[in-house]
Amino acid sequence: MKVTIVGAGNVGASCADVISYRGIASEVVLLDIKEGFAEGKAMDIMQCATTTGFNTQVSGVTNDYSKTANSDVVVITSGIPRKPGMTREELIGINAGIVKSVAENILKFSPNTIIVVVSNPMDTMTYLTLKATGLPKNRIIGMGGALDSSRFKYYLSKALNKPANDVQGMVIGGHGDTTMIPLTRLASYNGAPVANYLSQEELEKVAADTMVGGATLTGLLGTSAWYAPGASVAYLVDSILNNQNKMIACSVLLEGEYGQSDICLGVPCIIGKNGIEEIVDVKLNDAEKATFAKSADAVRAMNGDLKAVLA
Ligand SMILES: NC(=O)C1=CN([C@@H]2O[C@H](COP(=O)(O)OP(=O)(O)OC[C@H]3O[C@@H](n4cnc5c(N)ncnc54)[C@H](O)[C@@H]3O)[C@@H](O)[C@H]2O)C=CC1
Ligand SMILES: O=C([O-])CC(=O)C(=O)O
Repeated sequence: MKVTIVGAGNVGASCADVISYRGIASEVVLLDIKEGFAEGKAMDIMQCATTTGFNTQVSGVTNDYSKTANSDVVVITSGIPRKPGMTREELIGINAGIVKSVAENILKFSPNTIIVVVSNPMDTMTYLTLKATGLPKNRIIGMGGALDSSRFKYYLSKALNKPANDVQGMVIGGHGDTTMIPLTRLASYNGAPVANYLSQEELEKVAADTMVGGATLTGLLGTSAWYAPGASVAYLVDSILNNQNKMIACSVLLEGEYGQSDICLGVPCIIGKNGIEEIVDVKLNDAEKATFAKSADAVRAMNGDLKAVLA
């Protein structure tokens, strides 16, 4: 199976590293516009093959889309990341043009591929990719919920003082500092509601920390995070290529689900060989439904800024 990653920067290269290390695909192509950059990242990763023991073939190219031909999955990680103090939404001006041209180039050589959109603002970039390519909704998947959910479980595990892998939880809604919806009511410690162990105040702090998880890391690192984002993309790609049918929160075109239409927003999805196999209804309560509607309003307003690039 072949995966192309467009944008060999922090997130793209980290994703290639996890995909090869875990043997998720037989071939990974990294593509970047910076001369020699993707080639260098690919060579560095390939020099781990004998010490970490993988057989994936990783190669790098400078803007040569012919080398990406017949990819089963293409990941878009090209574009600028935010700096401390910025929101993801502020990246739209530069990233919209990049994402649109990348999506068009990809399809020239991989007309049947599934596209995973990572560049920010991710929900709006997913919507843009869908509109610009006209692909069916199952083949355009926005990655954000997998990462936000892993951060949610991290903060829950710290509050519970229990291992993260014993914690279940999901974040839906927009992939933004104010639009994310950590579903604390449905989170559990090995099946028991986390509210059995954490106070309302503690749960609210976990949710608040999760929502600004990306901003916290951006403040610490000077640019946005890459290890967990790269691993989250690899987790999603694994479920597609190996038809695992995992339930993962992803940004997908909604057509009435969760009371929304004509918008890409994070909801629980079954992810398999066709991409989005199914959207799962987790039965939100009235308060969660109202929060989801507010999140949708904010993302829809941002999508309005795509008029020029989609014209
Ligand atoms: N959805 C999510 O959960 C996450 C999204 N992101 C987003 O992913 C994007 C990438 O982040 P980083 O890897 O940290 O940035 P980075 O700056 O390390 O890498 C971006 C790469 O894209 C390349 N690039 C720019 N224009 C291109 C084009 N037209 N064609 C091919 N390559 C091009 C650049 O040369 C650079 O190497 C950002 O927009 C960031 O906000 C980052 C983390 C998580
Ligand atoms: O915070 C950012 O800008 C990058 C991102 O989406 C994340 O790490 O969640």
